[in-house]
Amino acid sequence: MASNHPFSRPNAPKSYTHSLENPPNFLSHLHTPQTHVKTLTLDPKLIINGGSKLSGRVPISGSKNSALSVLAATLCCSGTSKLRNVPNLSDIRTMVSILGSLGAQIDVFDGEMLVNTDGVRSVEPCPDEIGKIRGGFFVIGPLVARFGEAVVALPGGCDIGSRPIDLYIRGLRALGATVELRDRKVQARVANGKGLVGGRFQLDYPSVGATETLMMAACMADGVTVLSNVAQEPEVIDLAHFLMDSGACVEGAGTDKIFIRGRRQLHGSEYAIIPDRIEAGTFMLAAAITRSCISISPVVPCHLSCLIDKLTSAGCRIIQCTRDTLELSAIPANTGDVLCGFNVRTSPFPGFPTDLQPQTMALLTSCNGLSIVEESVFENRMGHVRELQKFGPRIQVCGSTAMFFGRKKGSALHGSQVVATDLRGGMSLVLAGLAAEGITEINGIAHIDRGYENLEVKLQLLGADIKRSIPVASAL
Ligand SMILES: CC(=O)N[C@H]1[C@@H](OP(=O)(O)OP(=O)(O)OC[C@H]2O[C@@H](n3ccc(=O)[nH]c3=O)[C@H](O)[C@@H]2O)O[C@H](CO)[C@@H](O)[C@@H]1O
Ligand SMILES: C=C(OP(=O)(O)O)C(=O)O
Repeated sequence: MASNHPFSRPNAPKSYTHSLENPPNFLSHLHTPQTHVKTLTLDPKLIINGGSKLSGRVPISGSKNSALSVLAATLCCSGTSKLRNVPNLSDIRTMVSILGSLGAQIDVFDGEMLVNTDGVRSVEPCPDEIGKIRGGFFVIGPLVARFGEAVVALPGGCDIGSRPIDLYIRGLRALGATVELRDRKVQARVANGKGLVGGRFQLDYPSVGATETLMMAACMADGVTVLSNVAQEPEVIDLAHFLMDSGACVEGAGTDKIFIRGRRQLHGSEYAIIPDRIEAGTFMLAAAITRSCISISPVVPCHLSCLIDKLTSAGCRIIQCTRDTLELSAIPANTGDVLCGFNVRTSPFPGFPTDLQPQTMALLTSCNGLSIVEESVFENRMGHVRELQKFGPRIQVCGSTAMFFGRKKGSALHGSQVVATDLRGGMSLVLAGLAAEGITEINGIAHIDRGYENLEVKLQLLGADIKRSIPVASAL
């Protein structure tokens, strides 16, 4: 893993072509305060009155990370791509805005997103939008493959490490592009005037984003590309399925080596995004920390094997597991309220997902015995611990390792005022708040909105006492 690389960064039908003046914000009314006076909206908060048991079934949205890469991949396709199960999240709206800034036409109708990139002429997506999320940078692959040129600003995303882009750069060079960094923008060009050519590239680390970006580029390169030591995440497989449905020839997705035979252009197709395994896992952890029983659907159970193993080792029970449903009970079978601590080391799929690490930490604050969590994917993904400590548990951090000393008899988490500093870290505070005694107030929830669709509505459905408070001050 390179860290000091020069590329490191310190239901009404709607139809519109997105532009920066007309930013997409489908279903934005969900979060808009209804008021008739001129007002100034302050930052919203989540207010949780903890201690409620959860029960019932929660619907799981489409995967944020899959949807981001599939949206980028529509740049490889002529005609219209019809996407189902795209979650309504701020990250997705940013991605739609990025495609819109290139000239794509995006329509949202009845839960489906229709994307047509035939009118794309620009090779430089809006830098401000690219700087908001990680997935926006993935467009560099299809853009340089299709137009022979791309100018893409350095990406944003959660602040959880240096998150370099050296693998993207070296991979694109292996396919024949000249790539350099100028004015904090990555400029990729194909000098031969013909386009990218298939090649071989071995990733130093199985980066999800680099794997996906290079897959898209290789699909439109001339000849065969072999990518090795690639990421094996379900989202990589989902992208491969979309690309194949659109006419690409991809083999090996889900293993450590992917073979791609390039084509000049792919065609539009109809595709449903997989359920979000991180959202699903988060709800399982919510059931566990509140010692409740809930059912989640749709879900692909094998995407969550690692978490299921840990939760069952802690004392939770899987009551039902079908092709698309999981029911988890953390209701104590005997007397007492005992879940046992466990150790976690995050790693690339099929290992324990780093995107569930902070939420798992929240659960461990309520378990008995010593637990150790080691973060091995991102070097700075412990920022939430300081906020979690405000709920009262004993947690000690040393580098990328955190130790939980177990819950003392009779001690419980107590509600607190906390601030979310990144997406999953923010969600760990929601879980702690659900289990804590008293009121928890969470600020900085824009981070959480990046990845959880209708969060408080879904939790309310399960019986949680949670609300979004949108302070409104009169600007008169
Ligand atoms: C939008 C999206 O899909 N985000 C996911 C994606 O992020 P993302 O694709 O950014 O994560 P990567 O798999 O690339 O990162 C994993 C590790 O590889 C390193 N690295 C990455 C690229 C590179 O060129 N050089 C390099 O050294 C990173 O610093 C990190 O330490 O996968 C992560 C790991 O599962 C998830 O946490 C993110 O939710
Ligand atoms: C780290 C995450 O997202 P991103 O890569 O978009 O920052 C995440 O989803 O937890």
